[in-house]
Amino acid sequence: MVSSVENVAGKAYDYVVIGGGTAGLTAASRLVEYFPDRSVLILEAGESNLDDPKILLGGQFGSTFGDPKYDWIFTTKPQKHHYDKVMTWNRGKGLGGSSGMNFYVWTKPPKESIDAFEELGNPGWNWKSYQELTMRAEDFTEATEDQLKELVHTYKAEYRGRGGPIKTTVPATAVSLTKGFLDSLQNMGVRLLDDPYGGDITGCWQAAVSLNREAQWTRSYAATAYYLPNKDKPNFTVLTEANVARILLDGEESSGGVIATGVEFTHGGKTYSVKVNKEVVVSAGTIKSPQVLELSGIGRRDVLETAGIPVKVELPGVGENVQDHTLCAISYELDPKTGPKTFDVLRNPKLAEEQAKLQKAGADNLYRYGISAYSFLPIQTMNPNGAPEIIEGVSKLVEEQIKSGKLPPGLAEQYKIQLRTLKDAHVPDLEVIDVNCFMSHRSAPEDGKAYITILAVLQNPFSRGTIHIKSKDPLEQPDIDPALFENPYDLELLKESVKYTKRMAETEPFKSLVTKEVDPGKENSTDDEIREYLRNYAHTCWHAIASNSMLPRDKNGVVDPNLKVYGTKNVRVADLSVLPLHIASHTQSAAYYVGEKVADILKSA
Ligand SMILES: Cc1cc2nc3c(=O)[nH]c(=O)nc-3n(C[C@H](O)[C@H](O)[C@H](O)COP(=O)(O)OP(=O)(O)OC[C@H]3O[C@@H](n4cnc5c(N)ncnc54)[C@H](O)[C@@H]3O)c2cc1C
Repeated sequence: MVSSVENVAGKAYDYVVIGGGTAGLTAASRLVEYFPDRSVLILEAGESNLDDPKILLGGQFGSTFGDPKYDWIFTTKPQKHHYDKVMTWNRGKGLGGSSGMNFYVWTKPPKESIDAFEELGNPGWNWKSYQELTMRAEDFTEATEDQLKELVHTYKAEYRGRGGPIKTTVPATAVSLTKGFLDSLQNMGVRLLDDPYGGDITGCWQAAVSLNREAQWTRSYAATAYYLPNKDKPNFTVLTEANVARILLDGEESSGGVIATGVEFTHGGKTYSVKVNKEVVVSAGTIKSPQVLELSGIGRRDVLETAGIPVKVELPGVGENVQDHTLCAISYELDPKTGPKTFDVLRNPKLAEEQAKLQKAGADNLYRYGISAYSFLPIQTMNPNGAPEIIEGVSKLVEEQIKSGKLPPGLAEQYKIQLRTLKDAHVPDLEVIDVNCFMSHRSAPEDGKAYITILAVLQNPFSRGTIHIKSKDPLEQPDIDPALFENPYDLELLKESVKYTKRMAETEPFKSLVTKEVDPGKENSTDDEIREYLRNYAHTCWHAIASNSMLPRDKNGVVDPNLKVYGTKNVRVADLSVLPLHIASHTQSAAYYVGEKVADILKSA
């Protein structure tokens, strides 16, 4: 249960998990279950935020953004290819981490994305294990009879988990819009998949969401699914508002690895520590996990020395290789005659109150709706004529970079896989999502109007960013440099998905649903105009990974395939920072995968 600092400070725990977010709560809860005789402590920087309607009720996308109770509100360094603008990177703070603020979309990547981890030197990290562990995490409930009358939803039982902690289901949607989007894609020749959870996602399809139908369709996330059922177990302790400053390390790397003896944290302005008997698991997320390692003396020598931190383990890969999904929102005003209610209604406090009353009464309402229609496509489908030139351009640039020998260690191997993916006309490079409300980043929505936004998202970026500490102060946010569009082909590829979306919007039945393209607008339709629009308004999709990549040490790896930090005896990292190469998917299922996986690794250690 959530404890007090007086009960925790100075004590010893078998496992100390840093960060009670998506992967951290998953790992800790499984350890509690697997080892009833061993004590597990979570130190979470945020509040517990349990039973909070801002988290539990769906449909309120972005409502916790900018509020420090829920959001770290990270900002990036000014981005050269974004007119020196800084970007805001929202991230969940509090129990559940980003699973408590995300858009509860439940998707899985194509098989190829995950098998690439194994190919990069990580035995056992493959599609088979992803499928096994994410199905272990999941408890899927089918669409209701009423839903099926309005919109046929197909699925294959063998791809859906049953009995796991995370409840997933088919969300209610504005049917005419969801159907309009999927039908227009099919009219453009895109195949409709029966089920996108078996490792093949190329085509268009309906996805599930992580809502709990049995609990009034409220959010099912790491806190409700993993923490609450285990909270009263005697071997489980959680301390919130505990910002970890560093891992206390003893010994030398040369004598078989440094050893974690404790963890130091701040709480209420004071500094405390706990002792660790067995292992420390760092699960503070892609942005904060490299910070915790660097503050502990693990990382790039120049970064540590500049901050005045003695080097315990020199690991040049910490905070490097950062990859994010970048999106462009294409928004349309809806014809009032088409009439479906969109999430825009929730912007109006009076109408939102009406929806809240329906929710309390257990009736159909927008707080139980979700985003459910997607398409993941290769560049060859999005632009059959232009694809060869783009592929040739990227190949030439990347092959020159490889030949120059100037790439950081390990990147050439990643690029070779990325080029293979790009050349493969079956594996997706880009995603388009139907979101039934206003969500673009140039204009503001008008009161009383309804919108549909298509998010076009780049899946396999070539640019690589960095995340490093600015100082030894654990409360100072690290420097985040996503290196947006540093590789110009990231912009080219994203541009193609914007053009494709615009063409889709000119195809029936979508065409008859909308009255006006708001953003980027018809005035931004040529290649140059779209490029310029992207340089101004491209946005993060909140999916950054790889700042502590799981790769061989000489390839800038930070953790080995057992998630152990090189040069240490008992420090592991388990969150999205370990994924070495980006996946074509939203990322929460990957975070549950990593959390389940580290618990399995420790079980068999
Ligand atoms: C706005 C948004 C929308 C998203 N939408 C979707 C979606 O719809 N579907 C999907 O699949 N994915 C989505 N994602 C992505 C997905 O939710 C995340 O990738 C995933 O939850 C990350 O899990 P994690 O365990 O790596 O990190 P997190 O869940 O972020 O956990 C990190 C935890 O560590 C804590 N912490 C950090 N530093 C410290 C410290 N020094 N001491 C103690 N604790 C610390 C944090 O407070 C947090 O609780 C979204 C993400 C965001 C931000």
